[in-house]
Amino acid sequence: MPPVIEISGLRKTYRKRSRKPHQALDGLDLEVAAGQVHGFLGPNGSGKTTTLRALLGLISADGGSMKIFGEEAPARLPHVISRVGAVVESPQFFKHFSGRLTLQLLAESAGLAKTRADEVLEQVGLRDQANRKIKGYSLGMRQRLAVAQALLKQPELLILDEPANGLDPAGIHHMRALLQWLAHEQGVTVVVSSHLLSEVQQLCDSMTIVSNGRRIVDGAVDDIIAGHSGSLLSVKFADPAQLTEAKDVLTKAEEQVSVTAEPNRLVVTGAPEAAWITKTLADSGIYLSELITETKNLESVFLELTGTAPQNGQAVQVGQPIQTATDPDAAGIQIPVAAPVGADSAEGGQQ
Ligand SMILES: Nc1ncnc2c1ncn2[C@@H]1O[C@H](COP(=O)(O)OP(=O)(O)OP(=O)(O)O)[C@@H](O)[C@H]1O
Repeated sequence: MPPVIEISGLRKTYRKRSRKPHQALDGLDLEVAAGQVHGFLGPNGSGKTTTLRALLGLISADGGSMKIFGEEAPARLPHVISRVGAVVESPQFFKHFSGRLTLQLLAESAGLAKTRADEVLEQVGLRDQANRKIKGYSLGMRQRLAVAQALLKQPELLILDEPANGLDPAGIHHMRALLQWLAHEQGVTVVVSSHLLSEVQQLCDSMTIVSNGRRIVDGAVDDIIAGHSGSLLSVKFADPAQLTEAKDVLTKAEEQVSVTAEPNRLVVTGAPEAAWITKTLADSGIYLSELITETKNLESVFLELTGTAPQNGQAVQVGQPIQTATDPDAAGIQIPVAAPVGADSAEGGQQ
């Protein structure tokens, strides 16, 4: 089955008379397969909303190609838009109408049965608030109403920009269950952009991570995390004075290995295996006191891949140019691993 969304080489530069042109998308690629929840992740200002707006014909792109259900966008959008539900920009509702009346009017204007309004209100958990005026809705309730609006026409593709925005923990749980049910039981393809990495890890089947208007990585969530795990080893010594010598030994022994010295440990990436470290150091008469493989979560993988982990205590600034691990221009540049990692003694801890 062809991908539901295919974006290739998308470019967009915002131009304003008073300001320098700003390149928001720099050849971005995105592919989303049918029937799954796909996460669209990236740091602030990395181009997620711009991509979704361009895909939906809300802004024009400068270059690249986009397809939805195999149809060129934006040229063929009128032929497929009835199959797409989206919440990309905060929808404006008439505040003096109730949620139910709003959805009933929208259903009617789209030629749908009025009863659809109650079905979607139930689905997003707003049944008991349906008769309240929208001006009394909280941010999370408005977010649910927006999703309800997107669900009215039973879309085959649902695109949501930050769906968890404003939701309380129960609301996030509810939204996750709803989106997974739509994808896995109803065959709807769901695309969500989000900053909540733990949420994406729980919610999504696959994801695309973007940075500076370009795709950095895509694939199944589990594969991406697994593909970037396991090679990070924390090495400690009874005498911290040995750190410098041990770092030298490891760096010289194997070109691929990257070693970062922290005050009380070495962080090693790219080692062939944990036992290699033990042996290499022992061969030089250095004995370690602790060797731990640290598994990464999505947050640490994200920070590493997008280069947005704070380094030396300094926050990376929004829009600051970074060179990513997969940047072809960044050959030889190691992204320092300063990401929070969940320590886990997968290799057995002390050796
Ligand atoms: N209308 C606009 N005019 C000028 N620049 C814009 C406009 N909209 C977005 N940008 C810029 O384009 C870049 C990408 O913005 P975009 O909103 O697509 O990022 P994002 O990944 O959705 O960010 P966030 O996660 O913060 O919502 C940012 O640098 C932003 O400042």
